[in-house]
Amino acid sequence: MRLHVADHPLVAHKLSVLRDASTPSPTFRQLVDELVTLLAYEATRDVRTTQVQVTTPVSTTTGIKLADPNPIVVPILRAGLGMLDGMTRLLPTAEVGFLGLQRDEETLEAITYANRLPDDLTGRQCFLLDPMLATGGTLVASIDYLLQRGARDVTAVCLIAAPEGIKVVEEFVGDRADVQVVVASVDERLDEHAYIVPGLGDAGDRLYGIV
Ligand SMILES: O=P(O)(O)OC[C@H]1O[C@H](OP(=O)(O)OP(=O)(O)O)[C@H](O)[C@@H]1O
Ligand SMILES: O=c1cc[nH]c(=O)[nH]1
Ligand SMILES: [Mg+2]
Repeated sequence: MRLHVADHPLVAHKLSVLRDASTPSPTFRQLVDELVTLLAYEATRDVRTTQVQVTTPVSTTTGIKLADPNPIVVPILRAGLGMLDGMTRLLPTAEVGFLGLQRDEETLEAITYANRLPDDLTGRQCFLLDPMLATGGTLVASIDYLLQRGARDVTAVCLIAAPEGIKVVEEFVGDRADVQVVVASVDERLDEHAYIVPGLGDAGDRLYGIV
């Protein structure tokens, strides 16, 4: 598994405002949208392309376009939904699948309540979206759904990750697939309730306000 931490002052600035407990939901949504666009730039560095001939007003030249089949973007509901528009703004021709998982706050097990993915993901580049990688249970389950359908090229775009969760994902992936995790920050640790410290609290609640 490859880990890429986006090292950019604009990312760090926006993330600092996002972390602030006094940042209201509308600003929080806007910042998540802006951050994912910045992270998407890094996350799509290896997106597959093919050559095309382009006729400019002056001459012809060789350009590139996204290779077929186009990538699939999969937000992990709820909180990942806040990252979808920012991602598809950069990848407008991507297809979109959906996974709904909720972490049981007692057992910390990720429970799946929605799964709308193509049956066959062989050869597809897949982008998973979820702002928080805490224990790693949710991301492992989500990567597993993609691998079961034949995907071998998976990039997870997260805002904040805990070192504990990164290790869990790394151990799960091993050498079964090419998995990349792109994050804005790797924080210090998990607290006794498996919340990321310093983190930003519950991303879903801060985006949508419904507990
Ligand atoms: O790494 P983990 O320990 O599995 O935790 C991370 C998950 O927790 C949050 O979702 P949550 O379960 O709160 O659902 P929500 O998006 O509906 O709020 C977050 O968006 C991740 O999906
Ligand atoms: O810190 C955390 C951990 C899990 N889920 C969140 O939304 N935040
Ligand atoms: Mg939540």
